[in-house]
Amino acid sequence: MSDASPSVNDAILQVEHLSMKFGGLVAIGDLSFQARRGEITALIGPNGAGKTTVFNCITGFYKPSEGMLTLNRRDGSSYLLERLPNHEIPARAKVARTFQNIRLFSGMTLLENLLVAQHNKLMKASGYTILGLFGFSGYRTASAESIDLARHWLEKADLVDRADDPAGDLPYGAQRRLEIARAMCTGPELLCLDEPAAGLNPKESMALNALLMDIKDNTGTSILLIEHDMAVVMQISDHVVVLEYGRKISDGSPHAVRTDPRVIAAYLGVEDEDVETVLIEVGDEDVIEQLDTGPDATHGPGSSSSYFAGPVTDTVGHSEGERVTVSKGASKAGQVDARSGAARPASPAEAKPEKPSAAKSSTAKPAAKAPAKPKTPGDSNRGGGNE
Ligand SMILES: Nc1ncnc2c1ncn2[C@@H]1O[C@H](COP(=O)(O)OP(=O)(O)OP(=O)(O)O)[C@@H](O)[C@H]1O
Repeated sequence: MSDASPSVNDAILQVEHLSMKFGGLVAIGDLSFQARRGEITALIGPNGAGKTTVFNCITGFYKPSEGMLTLNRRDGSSYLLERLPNHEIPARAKVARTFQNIRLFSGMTLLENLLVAQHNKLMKASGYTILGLFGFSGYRTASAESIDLARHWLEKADLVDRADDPAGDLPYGAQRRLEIARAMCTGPELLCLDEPAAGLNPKESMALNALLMDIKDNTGTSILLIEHDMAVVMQISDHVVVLEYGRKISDGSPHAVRTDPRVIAAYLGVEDEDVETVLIEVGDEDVIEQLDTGPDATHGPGSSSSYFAGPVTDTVGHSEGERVTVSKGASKAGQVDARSGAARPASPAEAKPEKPSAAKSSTAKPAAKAPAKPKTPGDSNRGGGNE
């Protein structure tokens, strides 16, 4: 893994100046980042930061208000995802995704779920005719290959013993792995996983990590991951991009991001002026060292820094008297109007409408601007959420 900026050829996905507006609400504002080929890139940030919206733009559920999303395939072809019809994104650009809420065919067996995922390939082999289903040798070959591929991914996901059980009978963690296996049956070059570890116990999280590392090491499929479970993010990611209020606030290696005061402030949900106090409470040596030495310039935000309250600047350091300060330029929620004393939202994310409670996991995840809790982003933090 290298911290150097990837060249265009290294990037399987280039997100350039992406903006997504819902009426007056700017869910994503001028976001740029790259996901490198063959790596696991994590997209993290507090609730409402815009992570799922980025996924929805990449996978065609939303058409971006502005920006370019370029998918560079291994064969040298490139696709502008924002211009492709939805159904062509998996078929031509080879992008697959999973959702925050499990979307298996719960009444179908595990094997059937994986065969359904290969429906397009099978229909093509049939020549799209009923006669083709019975007559074409090509169909029989494709059918046998589909079963082999399904079996392969059931083994990889450690689910082959339950191949004939209904998917709905599986434990939660196994259903998550089955979803990933199903996505892999489509032969993706980019696999987008929306909170795959949400609601998993530690043993299930370890099995998930093993599956994702296996995919990374042995298939050449690149992974883009939204995850609130920092144990998963820190263990398996090569590269982490942090969003807050739809803007990139940090971008770099897991270690660089974990010790970035802007990220800590965003996750702790504190105002800039309170960061010093909370970091001292945290007592994390890495963080304190980072504050002592100043930020790593190679990991600062790019041109996509927060704009809601001005640019986030690299002004973390000691002032006279050994006070540790963080720039007041950082984007923060709930700023108080000095004149009226009334709280006002600092960003559109604060206007996030309530989402259906059924879509929320029962496990807590870091709420943007929640009361300060002394935890670094490197600590495990259970996810759940919406889509
Ligand atoms: N279809 C929509 N219509 C209106 N607003 C939306 C829509 N989709 C997302 N938003 C808003 O965009 C912002 C970003 O939401 P998004 O779900 O992308 O955040 P997130 O980082 O994925 O959050 P979480 O971690 O809670 O899943 C929120 O304010 C959300 O309410």
